[in-house]
Amino acid sequence: MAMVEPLIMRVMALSFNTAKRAGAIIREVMQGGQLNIIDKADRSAQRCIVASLSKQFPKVKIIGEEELVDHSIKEEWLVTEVDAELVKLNCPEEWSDVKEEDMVIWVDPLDGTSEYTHGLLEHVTVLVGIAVKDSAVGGIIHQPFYKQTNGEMGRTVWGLKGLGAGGFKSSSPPNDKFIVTTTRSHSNALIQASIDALSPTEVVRVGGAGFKVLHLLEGKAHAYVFASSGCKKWDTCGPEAVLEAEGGILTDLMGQHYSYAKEVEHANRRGVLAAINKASHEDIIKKMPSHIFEAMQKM
Ligand SMILES: Nc1ncnc2c1ncn2[C@@H]1O[C@H](COP(=O)(O)O)[C@@H](O)[C@H]1OP(=O)(O)O
Ligand SMILES: [Mg+2]
Ligand SMILES: [Mg+2]
Ligand SMILES: [Mg+2]
Repeated sequence: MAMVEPLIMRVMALSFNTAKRAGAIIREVMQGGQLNIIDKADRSAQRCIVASLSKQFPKVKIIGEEELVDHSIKEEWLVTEVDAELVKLNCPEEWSDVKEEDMVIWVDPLDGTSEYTHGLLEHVTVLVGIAVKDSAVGGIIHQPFYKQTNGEMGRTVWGLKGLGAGGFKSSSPPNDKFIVTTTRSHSNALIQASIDALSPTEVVRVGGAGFKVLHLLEGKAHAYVFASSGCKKWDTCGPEAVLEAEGGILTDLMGQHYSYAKEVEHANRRGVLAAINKASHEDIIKKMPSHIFEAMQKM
């Protein structure tokens, strides 16, 4: 009998290929230059991901950002092949018996919408987050408009807690600086006050939760700070898992992990705080003025 890989590895490896396919759809829509380009791009991308994953894993709860009236998709959008390398990697013992009923998949078919409409295409990512019970465990961050050195478009970053991450070159940010990345399009006075309190040497304003976490993974920033409530579970589940598989940490502004269980509310009401390691994360929480926490708690 052929060996069947652990469920979580098959889910990771199919998510990897569906995120890539969704990225190709987003590029096609952009090239087509149709009206309602955003609706079309994110709905089509979500259809591709949800239909492909639910066909192979019917009992997994999948929660996507976009509300779809129907789930019909073109046959060519159905992804059936798993990534052959990823599926073969050693599954951490902890996840070897995870069942479909224990999983929740959070899908953001197009993160960085505002940047997509402004032509800042590098900021756009496709996010798939795999939660086991209530915690973010696996993630895919696909960047459809990333230009590879060989001219190929797109790259797919993955991470699984206990195993590690891949698809990018891991790097640490400079020791003599403190670079904070934050929102480009949703800023307000509270967000600005929270950043000022940290006295960063540089602030990098870019779009999307996926792209900001890529900044941490690639050593372009030390921390991601968002003292506001606009982010949702599908924005952070995948990025949190990838970052934490690499030794980083992503929580709310108070340092608590969000729950990704199927029944939780979608909003990340208490903001987002991510850092490249635990020490830096704790240090930021210590520096954050109490009035920021108080304002966040009222959100
Ligand atoms: N106020 C908001 N309203 C809607 N979406 C938000 C808001 N704030 C953040 N988001 C979502 O979180 C992502 C990260 O936020 P930001 O880019 O501002 O740092 C955004 O790209 C957006 O996801 P999406 O583009 O998928 O709708
Ligand atoms: Mg998003
Ligand atoms: Mg989105
Ligand atoms: Mg949106």
